[in-house]
Amino acid sequence: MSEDYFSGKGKAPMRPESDDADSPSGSNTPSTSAAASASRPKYVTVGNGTTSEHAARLQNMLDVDSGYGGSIADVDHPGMAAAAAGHGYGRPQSGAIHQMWYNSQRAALGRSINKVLELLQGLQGMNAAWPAHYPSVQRAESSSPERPGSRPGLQHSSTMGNADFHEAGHAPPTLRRAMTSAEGAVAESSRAAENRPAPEPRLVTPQIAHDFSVLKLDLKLGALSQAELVHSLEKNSIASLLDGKISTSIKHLHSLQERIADTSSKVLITGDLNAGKSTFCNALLRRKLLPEDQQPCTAIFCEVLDARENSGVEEVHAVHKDAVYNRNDESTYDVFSLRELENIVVDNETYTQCKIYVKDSRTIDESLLNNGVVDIALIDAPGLNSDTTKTTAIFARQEEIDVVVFVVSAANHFTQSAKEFIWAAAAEKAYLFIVVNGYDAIRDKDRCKKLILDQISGLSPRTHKESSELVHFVSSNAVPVGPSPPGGPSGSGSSSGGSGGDDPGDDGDKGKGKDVDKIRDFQALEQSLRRFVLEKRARSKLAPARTYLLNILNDVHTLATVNQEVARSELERVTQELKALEPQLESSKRAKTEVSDQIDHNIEYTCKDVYDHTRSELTSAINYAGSANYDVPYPGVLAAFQYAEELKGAMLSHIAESVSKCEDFARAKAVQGVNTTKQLGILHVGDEFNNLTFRPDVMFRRKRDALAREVDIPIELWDFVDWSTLLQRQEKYAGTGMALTVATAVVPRMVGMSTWVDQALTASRLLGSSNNLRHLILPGLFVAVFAVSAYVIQQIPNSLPQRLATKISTQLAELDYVHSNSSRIASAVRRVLRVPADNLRVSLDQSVKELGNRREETIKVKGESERAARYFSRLVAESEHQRGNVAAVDLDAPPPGVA
Ligand SMILES: Nc1nc2c(ncn2[C@@H]2O[C@H](COP(=O)(O)OP(=O)(O)OP(=O)(O)O)[C@@H](O)[C@H]2O)c(=O)[nH]1
Repeated sequence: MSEDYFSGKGKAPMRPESDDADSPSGSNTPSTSAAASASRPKYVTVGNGTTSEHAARLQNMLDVDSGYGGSIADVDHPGMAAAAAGHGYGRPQSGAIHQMWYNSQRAALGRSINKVLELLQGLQGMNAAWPAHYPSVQRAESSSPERPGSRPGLQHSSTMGNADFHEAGHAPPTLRRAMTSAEGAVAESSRAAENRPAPEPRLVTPQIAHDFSVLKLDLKLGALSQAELVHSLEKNSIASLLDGKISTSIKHLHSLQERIADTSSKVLITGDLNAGKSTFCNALLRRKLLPEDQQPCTAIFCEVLDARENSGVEEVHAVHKDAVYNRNDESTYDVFSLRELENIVVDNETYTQCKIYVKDSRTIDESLLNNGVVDIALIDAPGLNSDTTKTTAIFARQEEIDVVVFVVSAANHFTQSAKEFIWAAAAEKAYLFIVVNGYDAIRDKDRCKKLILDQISGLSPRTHKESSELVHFVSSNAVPVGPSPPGGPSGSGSSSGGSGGDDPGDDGDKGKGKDVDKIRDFQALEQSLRRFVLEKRARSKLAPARTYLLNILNDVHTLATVNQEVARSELERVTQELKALEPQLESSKRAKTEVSDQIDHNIEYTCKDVYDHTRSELTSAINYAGSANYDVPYPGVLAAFQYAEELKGAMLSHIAESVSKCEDFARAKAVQGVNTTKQLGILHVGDEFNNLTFRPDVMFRRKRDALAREVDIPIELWDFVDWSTLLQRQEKYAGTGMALTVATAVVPRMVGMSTWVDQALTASRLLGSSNNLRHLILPGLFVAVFAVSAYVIQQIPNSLPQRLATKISTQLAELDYVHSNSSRIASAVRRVLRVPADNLRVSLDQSVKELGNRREETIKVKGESERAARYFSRLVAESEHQRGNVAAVDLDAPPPGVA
């Protein structure tokens, strides 16, 4: 490497502080010494296309600074400021200042990432316990009509300047949480149900939908709009969608963490076939490392790294196809020496990429790889053709590629492949660094420059805007390079092209002068590239993290603000609900006891009434069965049995009729009792008791009832004899001369048949008093029996009803007819009354239970709402604070003390 070529570079002598102070910052014209001005090009800031304060600063740095080599340890801002001010540290090197500035910004963002991770993890936990409300508002038109009992509208206020919930000229919409309240089959009176706020359609305002960037729910189902979908989703679905979004965000923050922690920067050098990419790379390294050839030769991606990253050993690691390179895992690559590089790079199908570790002989001031600030890797890509364009474009899109350097041949301009690549890359990288190589071979340089710049303006307008910094017309082969590795690509040891190839008019001293120009142009390119890589590294590495943090914090803040309000409003609502619920529960419990007592009393009273009534009715019916007139004609002694049967039938029917009447009475009582219970039900439980239907006509219709009513008592011969009357009469005349009585009385009196006993006694007295008549005893007795029989038969119509009534009464008493029917009828009434009573009791019980559950649930919701309100108000404050911290990381601002 010839010193001549670098006479204007290298470490600048330390200059007194006053030099710096004299430099007007903010001026469009860099303050430089005349010599420096002569040897260096004017720089403009990449970003606005005009010379600016920043450009002046850069120019100043280049003038007073030796480059990027820094030995100052990483310190915080105050130290940096002190260093910059020269207090005790001497004049700081701007590269080091940039590095310190970068590190402090990186540390600030790193802290914010950690904090945001914490916030998101907390939010995820809270979202699981208290499904977060996804910001939504009621439709303006549906929130305007006042509804008594409806929840008051919430004012959404954003301290972050988000006018999310305020639309000019509109009242703030009412916010409601999606289905957070405990709803469901709660027992509540119809009035309570009326008081419940009816669900209203709600919308995510376009403003909120727009403001949400990271946590925006990606809902694309059918024809429903995002807002409609959010409202159609159940709260837990929204919560789980949100949970998924938070998880994705956490993952992304981890990758950002890794990215900002990565101190390496990768520069991808790509371009058309044979554009001179390898030559350009070698020129940057000042070493003939990569094979250069007239014909396309680079077939794989060659990443050139500082040998320090490989324990200072220079070698090539050819990475196996489909393997993920790991320097510590030799199974992922094959090791070659540098001189074998050409074999690997040219026409190789075994590998797709290789890592080339080289010692950079240049000083840290000059070297791109070993710049003392950041580990830069150069990647020489295969030339673009229809096969490789896509692969290289994908490669260029990778996050780790910080800078894309596009090498275009000055002679060939942009080919179709080149255009396609630039279009694809432009979508990812706003700026491209364009090297127009082989400029020495162009005769009409101005025309070439114009044509190429015109093409760039169409391909990458932003690059064109910054063309003085980003587009360089150079001749890479004019840069003297060091010797190639032994056995490696041929190199002159001084220059790959030496005099710049076939530059027309290149001869003698004139030619040397032109070479110097070419080298100077290349050095200008190098400086721009260093700036682009090193200074813009903050942007390329930190800007995505900063932007993402701002976005996620914005989302979290919006989410927290909305949920804080929802939680507060819910807390207020459940507190009110609880206030109303407590007395409701108490009265429900009271009502349950009172109603239960009342229905018990009703049942007992009604049943007793029915029993007593039945008992008295049946007793009297049975007792008076014998004395009633049944209109049964006595057909004579010959049909006495038939008469008895009819009479008995009439008596039993009369009794059965009484039973039926008692059943009717019981029916009426049952209806009355059921109605009483129904009224109580309607009063205490609700409309469901209106539907209670009771069919009294179905009562006592069972066969059992019929059997209980009917009894059959057989008629016997003795039923015709009234023994009691007979015996009374017999006793009355005992001890009298029977035979005589019989004798005197038999014939004459027998006809009259006054009383058969009289006659018989008269006959017996006669027999007894006269021996003569003693032989008449037997006929007398016969007569007496006959007389008795005649008497009995004569008395049938008179005595039979009584006899039968007595018999029936006795038999029914034996059957316990009165009691069994009374208790049967009363039991039937009890059964009937129990049905609605039990229903009512169950309903009241259920009502108490449900009110109790609702109270429990409300207490739970209250606790959750309290926690949520506390949590979200903390989150509002923390997200705002963090957002302030991130916003304060100004990646565009110059380091303190440099401006
Ligand atoms: N005149 C002139 N020739 C150059 C310049 N740069 C490179 N070349 C020549 O162009 C040819 C191709 O150069 P390489 O560096 O191999 O090109 P490449 O783009 O790496 O080729 P592939 O990677 O194979 O596509 C070589 O013969 C170089 O000597 C230059 O600036 N001027």
